[in-house]
Amino acid sequence: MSSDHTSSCATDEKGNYLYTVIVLGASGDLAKKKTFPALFGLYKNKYLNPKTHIVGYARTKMDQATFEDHVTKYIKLKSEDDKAALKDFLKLCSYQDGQYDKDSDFQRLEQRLVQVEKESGATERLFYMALPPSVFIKVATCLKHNNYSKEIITRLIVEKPFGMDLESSRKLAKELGALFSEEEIYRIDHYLGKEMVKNMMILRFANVIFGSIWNRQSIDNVQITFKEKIGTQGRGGYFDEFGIIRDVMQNHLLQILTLVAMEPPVSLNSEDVRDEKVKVLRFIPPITREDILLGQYGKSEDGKEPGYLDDATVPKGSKTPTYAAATLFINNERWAGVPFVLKCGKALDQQKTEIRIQFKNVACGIFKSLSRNEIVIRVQPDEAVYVKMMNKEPGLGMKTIISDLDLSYSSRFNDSVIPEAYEALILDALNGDHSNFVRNDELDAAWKIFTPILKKIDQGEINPIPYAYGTRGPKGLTEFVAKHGYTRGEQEYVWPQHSAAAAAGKDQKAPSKN
Ligand SMILES: NC(=O)C1=CN([C@@H]2O[C@H](COP(=O)(O)OP(=O)(O)OC[C@H]3O[C@@H](n4cnc5c(N)ncnc54)[C@H](OP(=O)(O)O)[C@@H]3O)[C@@H](O)[C@H]2O)C=CC1
Ligand SMILES: O=C1O[C@H](COP(=O)(O)O)[C@@H](O)[C@H](O)[C@H]1O
Repeated sequence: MSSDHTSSCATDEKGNYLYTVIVLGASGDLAKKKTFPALFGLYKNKYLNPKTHIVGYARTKMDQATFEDHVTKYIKLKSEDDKAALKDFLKLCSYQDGQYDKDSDFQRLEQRLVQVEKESGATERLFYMALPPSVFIKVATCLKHNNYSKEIITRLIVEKPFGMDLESSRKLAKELGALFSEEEIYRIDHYLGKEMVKNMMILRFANVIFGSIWNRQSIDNVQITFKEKIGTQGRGGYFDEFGIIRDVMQNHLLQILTLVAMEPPVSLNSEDVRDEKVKVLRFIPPITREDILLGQYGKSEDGKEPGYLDDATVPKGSKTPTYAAATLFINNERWAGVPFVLKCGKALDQQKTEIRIQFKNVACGIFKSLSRNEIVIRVQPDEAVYVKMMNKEPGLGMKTIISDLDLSYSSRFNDSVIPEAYEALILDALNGDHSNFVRNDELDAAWKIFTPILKKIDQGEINPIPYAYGTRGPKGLTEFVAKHGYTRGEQEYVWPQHSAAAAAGKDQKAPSKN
C-alpha cells in the first residue's frame, strides 16, 4: 500500500484525512448509479470524514432539491439509521452547473471549493471523472488550469474507456500525463474492487496448499467467464462503438487474469503488485484469429426478447460482437502451454462471473470415469470458492463420486457485509492506495494483446455467429472451449443445495448439462 500523505495533511480528531470530493458529470448515469451510492456507503460506515464536502459539477442546471433527488435515486435504505444518515449525508452535498471547457466556470467551481475548504479544513481533493471520453481531456485541462495547486494533494479518478486501441490509448495517456502525474491518476476498473477479485491474492499467496499446484505442471486450462442475462437495453448505440471485447474482456477479464497468473509480489505495495501484473501481460502475445469466437444475439427463442439489431439505436447490419470467447497464452515458465479462455457476453442464459481453474487428468488408470479437479472462484452473484474433487461414494465398494469442498459466503460469512466495488475503490483512492487501479504501462500492455484482433473485427473481417437471446452463446462455443482443453466430466455433478431446493419445489436453477 502506498500513500502520498504527508505530515502536513489535515486530519480530523480521529486521524481521518480531510478531503473534498468533486464529482464531474454529476448529473449522469454513472454518478447516480455508482458514485453517489458508494460515497453514501462510505459515509454511513464512517469511512468518510464527516466534514467532507461533496461537490457535484455538470452542465445540467439543477437546484439543490433536484440534485438531492438525483443523488438519492439509487441509494438503498435498509433501516431508520440509514434514513438518518442520508439526511446528514445530503448536508455535505452541493451542486454547481458549468460547461466542460470554460475556464470561467471552473473558476466559479474553485471559489466554491475554497469556501467549503475554509469550513472543513480539507487539504486534499479527489476529482471523480464520471464523464464520457469526449470531454475527458477538456475537463482535465480546465481542472489543471483553475483548480490545481501544489499545496493541495490532488487525485483524479478516471473511468474507462481508456482509449479504443493502442494508439488512442497512448494519445490519451500522453495528454493526461502532460497535465497530471501518474501518482495523481487513478484509472478505475471496478472489477478490481470486487470482493472475490481482491481475495485472489490471499487465496494464492496465503495458502500453502495452492502454491505448488498453481502452474502448468498441474493446471490444464483456466476459464474466466462473465455472463449477463440482459441485452444492451436501449444502450445499443453506445455499446456498438465498443463491442463486448472493449466493454468487458480487455479490462475486467484481463485484470482478473493478471491476478490469477502473476508471480508473488515482493510486498503489497501498489507498485510491487502492479509490476507483477505488467510482467504477466507482457508475456502474452496478441490474440490470433484461430483463438477467438464471436457472437451476436438475436431474438429469444420465444420471440419475446428483441435481438441486438432490433435496437433502434444500433446501426443497421452492425457486426459488433455481443459475445466473445478468446484464448490467451502466457509464455513464461509457470504457464507456457496453458490456455486461459476468457468468455463474456450479454443476453445469455444466466448472470455470473467466475474463475474456473481446471486441473489435468489423474495419470494413474486404476479408477474409471473420473472428472477433473476444479477450483472455482465465483465473483458474483453469491460469492463462493469451491473445489470439485473425486471422493469415495459412501458405502460398500470403491465407487468414485464427484463432490466438492464448498466455501459459500452466504453460509460461512453470513454476518459480513460485502462492500460495493466502488466503495472499496473510492476509499483506496482517498487513502492514496494505487494497488487496485490500472497503471499506464499495464494499459499499454493490455492494448497490445487486443489491438490487432480488434482491427480485424472493426474492419468487418470476422462475422459474429448469431445466438438466441437467453442461451449459452453462439454455436461452436462447446467445441471452442474443448479445443482449448476444457473437459466436461463424464459424471453427472449435482450441487446438493440445488437438489435440496429442487426437492423442496423451490425455484432454484438446476445445473445444466445440456
Ligand atoms: N458454493 C456454491 O455456491 C456452489 C455452487 N455450485 C453450483 O452447482 C452448479 C454446477 O457447478 P459447476 O459444475 O461448477 O458448474 P456448471 O456445470 O454450471 O458449469 C461448469 C462449466 O461448464 C460449462 N458448460 C455448461 N454447459 C456446458 C455444455 N453444454 N458444454 C460445455 N460446457 C458447458 C460452463 O460454461 P458456461 O458458463 O460458458 O456455460 C462452465 O464453464 C452451478 O450452478 C454452481 O453454481 C456448485 C458448488 C458450490
Ligand atoms: O463495465 C461494465 O460492467 C458492467 C457489469 O458490471 P457488474 O459490476 O454489474 O458486473 C457491464 O454491464 C457493462 O456493460 C460494462 O461497461
